[in-house]
Amino acid sequence: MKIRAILRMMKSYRLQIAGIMALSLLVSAFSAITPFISQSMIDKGLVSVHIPHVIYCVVLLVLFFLLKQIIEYVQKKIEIDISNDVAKNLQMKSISHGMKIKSLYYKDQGIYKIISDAFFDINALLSIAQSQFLTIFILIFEIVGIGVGLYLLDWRLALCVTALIPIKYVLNCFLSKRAERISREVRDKNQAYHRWLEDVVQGMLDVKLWGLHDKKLKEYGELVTGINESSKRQILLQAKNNSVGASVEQVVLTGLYVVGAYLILGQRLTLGGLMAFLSFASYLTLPVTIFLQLRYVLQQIKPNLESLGSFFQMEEEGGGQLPPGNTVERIEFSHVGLELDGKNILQDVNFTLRRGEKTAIIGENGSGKSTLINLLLRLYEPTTGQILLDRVPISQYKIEDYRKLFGVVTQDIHLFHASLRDNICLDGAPLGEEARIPFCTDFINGRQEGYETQAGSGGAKLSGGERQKIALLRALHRDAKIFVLDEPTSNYDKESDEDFNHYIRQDTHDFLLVVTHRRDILDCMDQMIELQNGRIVGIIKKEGTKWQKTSFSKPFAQS
Ligand SMILES: Nc1ncnc2c1ncn2[C@@H]1O[C@H](COP(=O)(O)OP(=O)(O)OP(=O)(O)O)[C@@H](O)[C@H]1O
Repeated sequence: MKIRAILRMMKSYRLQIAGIMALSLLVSAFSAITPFISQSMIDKGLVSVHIPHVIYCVVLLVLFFLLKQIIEYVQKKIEIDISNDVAKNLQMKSISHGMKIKSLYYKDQGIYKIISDAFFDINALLSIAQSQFLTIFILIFEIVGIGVGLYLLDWRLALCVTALIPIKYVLNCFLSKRAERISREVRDKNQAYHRWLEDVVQGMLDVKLWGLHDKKLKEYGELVTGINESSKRQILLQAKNNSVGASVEQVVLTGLYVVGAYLILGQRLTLGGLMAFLSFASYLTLPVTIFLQLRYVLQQIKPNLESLGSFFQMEEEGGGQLPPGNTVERIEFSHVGLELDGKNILQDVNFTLRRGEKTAIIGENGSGKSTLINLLLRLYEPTTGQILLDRVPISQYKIEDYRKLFGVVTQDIHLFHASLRDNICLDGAPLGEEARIPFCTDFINGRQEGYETQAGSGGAKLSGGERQKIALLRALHRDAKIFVLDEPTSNYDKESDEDFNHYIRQDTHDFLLVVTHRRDILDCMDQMIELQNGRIVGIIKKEGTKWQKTSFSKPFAQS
């Protein structure tokens, strides 16, 4: 993400920004004449003891001041609205992108960490930018107004103040480099913290079971201390930047008394002129201070912009635009291979499924069964070969519509923190035929709150088997063409298992794909695809009641 991208985002607020500018112009006009009123009050009022003139000037100054306050209040209000909107847009964009990026990124870093990092960067960006960017827009006009006034009042004094610019610039160059380095450190430490938090929150049960409380607490303490130390250095550097800048400025501004005294002696300046100049002189250095501050800020947010940029560069899923047809006749894996982390997970996988077929995918642990399903669901993309649905590569279908073809029970089931009903009817439609499957619904009807029972965080209030039953109901609730079940009954009791097998025998989905280690389910299938080390070692079809191996070399024991 570049600073230009943020400015582009501001484009939609051009009306409000124009409003801020217009109000600022007014402030600037007031500001330009303020030094002259002060000068007039001192020279014509105070020095000549002309009270009515003093009162007149005071009334004018108070009036201008009040008007400026009102304008600044309105500006502040617009400013808050804009920055809140920008923050919300950026966060919505991040969440949306986080939900669309390819699942491989999740496997690598963990989605909680990815999103938390993005939010951290946005917050860092906004907390610094919010207080600086719009303020600068607002101040510019006022500063220009006062600057013009001061140059008109006395250009020699104004030139002395201008000498501050190169000094401040050199100082700023030195400090902003360090600011970037420390900001990078703060970002990296926060990312390590998010990774740790995701890991420990997900493994909280193991922390308890393996007595890891003290170890994890120590790790947490070290991480937080690291973050605090870097943040402290960041804040102190900012303070150093401010106070060194202010000190240099103070020395020059105090020196103006000496220059002013010489000018008064030579009758080239009045006392009122000097007093008025001194009371507004700091405004003259303000543009430089602010622009150098902005430079410092940009340097400081560079690491956040960089990592936010990398986040938004993460590839999103999708691509294709074709709508799938109303029926699916054929699914084909053609020389499909997948390499992850330099390892061949699947190699040269070839098979074709036809409408009406019930297929089991079998094989030992780690042989690639779930990966094969993930490829079909487009959670991964093949490194070689392609998967075709009715002879069209699946990547050409619009991903949202393509996924609607599937009813899926995954191996690791996640239920949302909602009622059982809401977890089954994810599309918001009422319960349908699936509510009439006793082996799945009996336990729900047995509960006092029935379908309104809360699932708890991730489904923690349900047993493993109950979670699998809700997941099955959820998959059945969708009017899917392809029914994919990855170890759907691993936690079922014997009776539920038999009921499931009976139910599956009558299943009417166009395609049924079951990943399983259970032999008894195989009886309900038309064919089996056996994987070993990422390769198909057998496709075994049922002929009558016998299994007939149709390809490949490895012998398969008949069930
Ligand atoms: N994101 C990944 N990065 C690297 N390797 C991976 C990734 N996902 C899976 N693997 C590896 O791919 C192999 C196949 O995994 P997969 O989950 O498909 O096996 P499986 O046949 O379903 O096993 P199981 O019967 O234990 O469920 C495993 O060796 C696993 O370590």
